[in-house]
Amino acid sequence: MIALSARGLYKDFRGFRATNDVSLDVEEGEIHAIIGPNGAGKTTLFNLLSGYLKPTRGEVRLYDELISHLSPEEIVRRGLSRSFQISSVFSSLSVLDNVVVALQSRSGLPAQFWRPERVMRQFEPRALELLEQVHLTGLAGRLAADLSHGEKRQLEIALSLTQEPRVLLLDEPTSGMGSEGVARVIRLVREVARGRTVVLVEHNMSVVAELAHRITVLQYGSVLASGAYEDVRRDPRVIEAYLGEEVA
Ligand SMILES: Nc1ncnc2c1ncn2[C@@H]1O[C@H](COP(=O)(O)OP(=O)(O)OP(=O)(O)O)[C@@H](O)[C@H]1O
Repeated sequence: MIALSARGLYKDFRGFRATNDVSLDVEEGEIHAIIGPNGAGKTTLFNLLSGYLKPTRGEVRLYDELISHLSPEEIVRRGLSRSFQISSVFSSLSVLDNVVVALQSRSGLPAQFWRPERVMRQFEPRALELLEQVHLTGLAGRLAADLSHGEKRQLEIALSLTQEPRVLLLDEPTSGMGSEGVARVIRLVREVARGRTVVLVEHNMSVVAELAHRITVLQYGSVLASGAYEDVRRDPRVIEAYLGEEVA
């Protein structure tokens, strides 16, 4: 079953074509990596898939339902959630309260920080479950500002999971991390991918090699190659354009 698909996507910015006839199928349950050199159009494609940009032409479907005309919030409600390269964490709140606030805003109750404690506390058990999933239980009481970079990424994944997504988009989940953090995120992505479809933009090729079932390589806004990691990494056009000796 195809969880997420794009057909003939184009995005033009004042005459500059950042996305050029991109078609893509992501199967349910797979981890799909989108890679490509700087400026290849990865972020633009992510924005198109998650509704933050509207395509100039083409369409995006989530489980066969057309979503490319919907707002990001409506797309989230249909089961596609996305983490950002730029942190969406509230630094002045504790780790636990970040997740509580995210659960509260998903519940449809208006986001009010002066909401009575007892209303907020009803979200705590679920928040603690999510923190356990991302291995942050021990840091629940810590101020988010005091988390390490890697821990913040773990918290961001927990925030995305509050939406109970069927499809999760992760924007460079290992960016700026040391090898220990990278190994932790690889494990975590594998765990959250159980029973879920994951699409990630990732620069670190060893992360892609470890995680991705299939990859799509972008170049100048177009799909250069797409398929199983093992096949794509041997594609001479891909080696020439991007991968080089790193994985060849
Ligand atoms: N809002 C915009 N207006 C004009 N040009 C844009 C806009 N957004 C992106 N671009 C251009 O589109 C191209 C693709 O950018 P994009 O950020 O999608 O690439 P990327 O593959 O994510 O790059 P990186 O790996 O550096 O993050 C770039 O040339 C960029 O300058």
